[in-house]
Amino acid sequence: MINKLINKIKKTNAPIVVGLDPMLSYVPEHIQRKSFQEYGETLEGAADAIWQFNKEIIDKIYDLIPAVKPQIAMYEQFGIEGLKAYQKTVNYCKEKDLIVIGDIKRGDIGSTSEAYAIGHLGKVQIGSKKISAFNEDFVTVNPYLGTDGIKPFVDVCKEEKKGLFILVKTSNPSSGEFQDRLVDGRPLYEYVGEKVAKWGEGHMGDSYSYIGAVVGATYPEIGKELRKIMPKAFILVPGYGAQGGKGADLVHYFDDNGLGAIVNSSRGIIAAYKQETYSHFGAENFADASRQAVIHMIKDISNALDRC
Ligand SMILES: O=C(O)c1cc(=O)[nH]c(=O)n1[C@@H]1O[C@H](COP(=O)(O)O)[C@@H](O)[C@H]1O
Repeated sequence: MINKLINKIKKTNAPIVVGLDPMLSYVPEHIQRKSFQEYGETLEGAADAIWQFNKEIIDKIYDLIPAVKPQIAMYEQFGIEGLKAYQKTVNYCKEKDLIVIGDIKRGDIGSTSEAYAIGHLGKVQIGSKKISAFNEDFVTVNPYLGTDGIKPFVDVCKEEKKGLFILVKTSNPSSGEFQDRLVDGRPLYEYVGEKVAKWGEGHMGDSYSYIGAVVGATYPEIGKELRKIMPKAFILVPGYGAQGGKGADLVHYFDDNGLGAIVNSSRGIIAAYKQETYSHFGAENFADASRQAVIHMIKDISNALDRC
């Protein structure tokens, strides 16, 4: 899957991933109204509204991008109905030949991680059959529990030819509380980065490992260091747009060929019509605003990469 991701990035010339994080407040009135008419103001109504919203955006942007990253929390808030909308979104994106990065941020003791890995990336044994459940291509994983919490994910990835993005340095304001703590004089994220590089050895695609890392766009100097520490880890870079990251900050996350990283924007794309720059599209044409925001993001990152 890592080779497919890289090939799709080359083909689209777009090292970007669109985050499908649909808060109900981003869904235009006319879509909410229609879903509520059909299902009432219920969890089912909300789940239908976010699904219709996603579908229209995907239809408008799928030809421009290699990948999407649905954030499962945005669906889970609507319970089982929300999870059904998550599943529909994953399936629909795969039909459109998009790579799906399930942003699930799991990680537990070994036996529990194994169940997460099977449910999201692998196949669950049911009697004589093996059946895929969520079936994303990549998932995000939290490494706090150490090697035995990660290994089941790596094993399933190997078997299924899928991949991981392991949190190394996150984009949020408090990420330094633990991640920047000095351990024997070096920040903790460096140890995690070294470990990700080690976990990725022996799990190589053609040029990058399918055991990748998450490094936030909001700490570019740290991104530069971590690129050196994990030369073969593909890096997922969230924090662009709504959290302040810009193309010019991100060049050092990439290798000399402009590969090795993929930058995520969620609110900046899916709620583009609410921003001043794209407000002329109006709520009815929200997906056109998203398409324009994608084009703008691709240009911003390409220009930054061309300059160096
Ligand atoms: O793993 C992630 O994707 C992630 C890691 C991180 O360090 N920071 C971060 O923002 N994310 C996710 O990336 C998305 C960012 O959303 P926007 O800020 O709207 O672009 C959310 O789904 C976050 O959960």
